[in-house]
Amino acid sequence: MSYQEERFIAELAVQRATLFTQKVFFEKAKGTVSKDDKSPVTIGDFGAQALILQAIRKNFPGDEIVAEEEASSLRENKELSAEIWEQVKDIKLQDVEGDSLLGGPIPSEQAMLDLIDQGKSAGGPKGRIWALDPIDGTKGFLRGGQYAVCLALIEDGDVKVGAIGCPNLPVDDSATLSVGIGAHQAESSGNGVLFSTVKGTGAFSRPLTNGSLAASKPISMRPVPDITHAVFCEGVEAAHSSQSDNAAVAERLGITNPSVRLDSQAKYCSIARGAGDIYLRLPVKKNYQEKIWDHAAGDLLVREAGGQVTDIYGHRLDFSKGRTLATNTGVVAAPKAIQDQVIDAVKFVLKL
Ligand SMILES: Nc1ncnc2c1ncn2[C@@H]1O[C@H](COP(=O)(O)OS(=O)(=O)O)[C@@H](OP(=O)(O)O)[C@H]1O
Ligand SMILES: [Mg+2]
Ligand SMILES: [Mg+2]
Ligand SMILES: [Mg+2]
Repeated sequence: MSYQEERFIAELAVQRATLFTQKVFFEKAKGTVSKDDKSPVTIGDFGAQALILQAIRKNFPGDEIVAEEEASSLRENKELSAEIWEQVKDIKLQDVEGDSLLGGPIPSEQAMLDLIDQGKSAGGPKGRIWALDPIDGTKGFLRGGQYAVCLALIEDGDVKVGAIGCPNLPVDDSATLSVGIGAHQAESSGNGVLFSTVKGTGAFSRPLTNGSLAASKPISMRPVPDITHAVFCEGVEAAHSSQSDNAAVAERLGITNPSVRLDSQAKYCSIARGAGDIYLRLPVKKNYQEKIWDHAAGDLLVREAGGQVTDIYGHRLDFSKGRTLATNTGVVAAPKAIQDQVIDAVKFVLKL
């Protein structure tokens, strides 16, 4: 199976959702509410989920969907629901054909809420399951840093297709290294990249547009002849990965370059395009289970760009265990040729 239709719909749906998240970013009120686990969710997350689930339901009605958000809190918070609808109802690609392929526009506020609730699949080892993170790095989104709209198709536990939209990443591959956090990012021109991949065909990027898809180009990880010159990417939030352990691993490898801190799967995208080499996500809490929507698309993108993605023990990420990576701890991604060396350093630092 070539998955070309799945890839095209995923790319187009992610591109349309980024039009929405960018619009919300420039609104003063982003409707931020705190979820049960105290993490934030915004108008941007809910609306992007509705738009993408509409596209999946229209094109692949028999598939299952595992998505991060759900609408129960919105059904009680009528004001927020109305605000989201106000922003969602006019979103369309400047390309009538593309937009109707995605099933747009969403017909009503009720239909929007029902779409948001279509992502409750338990996941698992069998069948076709889409994994959606409508905004990955919501905290980055709120502070004007990096965030990503991430969609992947998993079939029988194996990631087959990935599409990641990064509205605040520079189009220029080499410029990524200089992007940190900062509200100016979202406003600078020359930003907005759509990454995509199908298993066995390589990794690609193209500029995000507001209409049909731009031309794509292949991307790959850069060779690392001397590991001491490698650059590693890590998260911004100290609660999500252990920056002190990450630093100890870098030191063990003789790396002196400062880390590049980015929110979201923009980290996977950056190393896949050769702007950075190693992604370390060393656990802060032993019992935290990573969510499949936080990793599925990035895992395939990096592997198709010439990398390897494992947990801290060197085991491949297992997307067949349900909504979480229940059998994995942490993430280590690097070019294939140096992955073992990085894992050895991780095991040394974490005393595994
Ligand atoms: N304790 C803990 N450990 C690891 N990961 C956690 C934890 N808590 C939350 N999350 C998930 O982190 C997702 C954001 O990851 P990032 O890589 O953007 O984190 S960072 O802000 O850059 O540090 C974030 O995704 P979004 O909610 O989509 O933003 C969460 O799913
Ligand atoms: Mg979240
Ligand atoms: Mg996420
Ligand atoms: Mg999210």
